[in-house]
Amino acid sequence: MKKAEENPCAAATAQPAHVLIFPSPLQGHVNAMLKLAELLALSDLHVTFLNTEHIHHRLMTFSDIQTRIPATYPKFLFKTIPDGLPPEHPRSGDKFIEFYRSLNLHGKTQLREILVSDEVSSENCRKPRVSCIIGDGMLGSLTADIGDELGIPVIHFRTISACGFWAYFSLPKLFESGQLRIRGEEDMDRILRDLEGMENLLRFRDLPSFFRESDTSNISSLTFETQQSLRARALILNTFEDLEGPILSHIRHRFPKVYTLGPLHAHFNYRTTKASKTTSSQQSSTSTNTLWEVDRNCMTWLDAQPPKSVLYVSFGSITWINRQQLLEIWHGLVNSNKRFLWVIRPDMVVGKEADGDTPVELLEGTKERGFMVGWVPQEEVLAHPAVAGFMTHSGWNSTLESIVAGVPMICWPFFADQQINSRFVSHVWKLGMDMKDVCDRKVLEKMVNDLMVDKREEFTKSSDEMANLAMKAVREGGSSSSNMDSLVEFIKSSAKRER
Ligand SMILES: O=c1ccn([C@@H]2O[C@H](COP(=O)(O)OP(=O)(O)O[C@H]3O[C@H](CO)[C@@H](O)[C@H](O)[C@H]3O)[C@@H](O)[C@H]2O)c(=O)[nH]1
Ligand SMILES: C[C@H]1CC[C@@H]2C(C(=O)O)=CO[C@@H](O)[C@@H]21
Repeated sequence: MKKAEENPCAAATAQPAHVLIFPSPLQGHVNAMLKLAELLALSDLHVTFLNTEHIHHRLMTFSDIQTRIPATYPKFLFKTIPDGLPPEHPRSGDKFIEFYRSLNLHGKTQLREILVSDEVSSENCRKPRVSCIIGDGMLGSLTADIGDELGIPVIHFRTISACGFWAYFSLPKLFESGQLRIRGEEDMDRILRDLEGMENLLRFRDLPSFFRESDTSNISSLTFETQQSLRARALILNTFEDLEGPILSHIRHRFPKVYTLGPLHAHFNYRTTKASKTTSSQQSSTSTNTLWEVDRNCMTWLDAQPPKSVLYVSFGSITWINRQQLLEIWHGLVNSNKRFLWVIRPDMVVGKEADGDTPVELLEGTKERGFMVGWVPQEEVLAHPAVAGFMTHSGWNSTLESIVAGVPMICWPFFADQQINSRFVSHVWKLGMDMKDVCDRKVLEKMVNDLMVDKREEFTKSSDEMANLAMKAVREGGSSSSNMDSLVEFIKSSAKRER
């Protein structure tokens, strides 16, 4: 590494701030981190967004960023690295551990080369070298190691909830001390008494699903990476103080600098709408960072439905279900006699009977009241006046989007942090109901009617209150808005420090 006196740029002028942002190659991570990247670019920072080649290709194919980003942010650069997997690898979410391992095997060398080559190019003073890295907390050790080696400040952005993060951080100690051991089904409803910050709230079944697995490789990797965030200069979480304040105070005892910036999609929409009013630039406030082709016919169908008459059903970008589960959910939706809009991703239904004969009553009920689709503009759907409820897998981005839209939820968590998110939605924030570990048409039929009829008023009240608190956080003077300004100042100050 050249010393400052040998590098004409360092000697000649103070380096402008340049942040490199590196998400895990998953829709839920790329979504949130690209929103952050654009918010930082809006603050006139140089931004490099580092994706895997596979994800970058899908993003360029199915989203509007190819035209929108260069036109809006002249200092924004996309860079890619291979994920190290064979071309034919499905790269589906269920195989996340394979690309997690591959990136940890190959990513460090590739990231180092990018950062060092930046150093070379910055000698020509063409663009500033990277002065700060914001890395996905799920790949925490990778960026922490590189930052230590090259003397670049690293911030971790963990794209899950604060309650999910705190569970991954604090639970291993309870397992190691023997206080926690899931011996069988009888343990699943045992309440955890003394989990700091979540006392007497969680049952075993509410813990992140990887704690249930006999093969501990997943949970070991994720708890290891969570610990690695202690090495970062700061931690970014996509949440807000009025939603997860109590848990955040526990996190801050161990992580002194936590930037809560969420809900990031609402923060992005608010600041870009404000910016477009002060400049001539046309900025789409619901820009799509999607990895699938969006079918907008659902919006035409929604326009034809009465207000607050539709249950929106979507299980995110990774969940997979078998045909039996598909039919059971389908019966529950049809038997509820409510209208429903259901996202069934092309790769969602798995198993040998993925395709089979569909009972005629389902076809008739769907023809009369339902609309099935491969992928939708979810933020727009949740904001549509016809939508009254959201059956979700409790992915964190979907949960935040439902909160901002003021739409109450039926939670049917699949894996990872979704289990704890659904417990907080139902038992702490009172924003919906938890259908965890149940796939039964009668249970679902009743929950749909509770959400949209019998308990509609109580859920509408709590959802509207939380939606207002979410927007208060991202407006000027709000906690997330102030934290974003502080983060920009930290990144700018990192450019002045010599490496
Ligand atoms: O038809 C659709 C369905 C979803 N989405 C969007 O896709 C994203 C999905 O993100 P999320 O709800 O967080 O679910 P996952 O894709 O499953 O996200 C993964 O990453 C999240 C953040 O780390 C975790 O909370 C989840 O458990 C994990 O599965 C959201 O922004 C949705 O708006 C669409 O745009 N159209
Ligand atoms: C595929 C999931 C395993 C856990 C990962 C995660 C995390 O940050 O721990 C969040 O959700 C998922 O995208 C990842």
